[in-house]
Amino acid sequence: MLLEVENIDKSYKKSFGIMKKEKLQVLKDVSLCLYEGECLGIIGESGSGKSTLGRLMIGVEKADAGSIRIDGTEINKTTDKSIKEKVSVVFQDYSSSVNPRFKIIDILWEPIKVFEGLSQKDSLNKIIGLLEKVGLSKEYLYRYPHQLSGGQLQRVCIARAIATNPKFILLDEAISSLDVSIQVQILDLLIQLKKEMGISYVFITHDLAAVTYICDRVIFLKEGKVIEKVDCMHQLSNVKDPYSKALLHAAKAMNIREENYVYWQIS
Ligand SMILES: Nc1ncnc2c1ncn2[C@@H]1O[C@H](COP(=O)(O)OP(=O)(O)OP(=O)(O)O)[C@@H](O)[C@H]1O
Repeated sequence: MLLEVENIDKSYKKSFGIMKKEKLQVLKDVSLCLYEGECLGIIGESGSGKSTLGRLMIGVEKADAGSIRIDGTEINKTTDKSIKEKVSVVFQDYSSSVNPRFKIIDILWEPIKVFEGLSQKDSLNKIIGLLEKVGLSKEYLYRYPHQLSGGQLQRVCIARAIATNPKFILLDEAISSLDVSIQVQILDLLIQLKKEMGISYVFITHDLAAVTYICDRVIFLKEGKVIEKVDCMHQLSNVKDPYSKALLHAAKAMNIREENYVYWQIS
């Protein structure tokens, strides 16, 4: 198993006035796993704890209780940096994810520094190869982020995420800021990369239609708790929890309005 999250609790300090301090429990006894080569969806409404869970999974924050293992190694108890190199992340806000003063070549140069001993020529070829993998030509190399469209810039962020050959990528609302037609293109790119490179994804979203397009399994999160797990997307219409049902109905309603969501697979 690639990623194992077991019985995670997480709370933040919540301040009231000057004296009184309380804790806001954001995640409660959350367990899940991610297998090699799969895409696991995590869906829930705003504030349900999705991004917090994502940050714990990639080791940028620590849980209060429970364990998170990548390839069997507990991420917060190891000093082995190579564990964290197995993980990459793509966020919703592509424009603040990159340094606006860096050209695309510099943005992609950063992550490949982990490959020691690469000549300048090999590095350049690697960067061009990364751009091609995400459907961009080398003409973008010397452009600045503001000279790219949102979809193109998100492609650069994906190129940066795959640069170190990670085992899994956390996609935190990675398509949410894009137009629906561009969302489909980015989802297609992610599906293609998953096949070609054998990468796994954790796909955090509030968009059930996107989940049906890309995910192999999905977990429903509500108020910091896992309330439902769907192990086969064909079973999605059989969800039991009222909250999962409500999300399903909302997504179906959106599907009727959005002709671009032709990939909708729920009966
Ligand atoms: N660093 C923090 N300090 C205090 N509270 C936090 C912190 N990070 C998140 N929270 C709180 O934890 C709760 C869950 O937030 P989180 O961002 O994980 O939810 P989410 O499901 O990803 O929401 P969204 O879809 O709106 O991004 C929210 O109430 C939020 O205000």
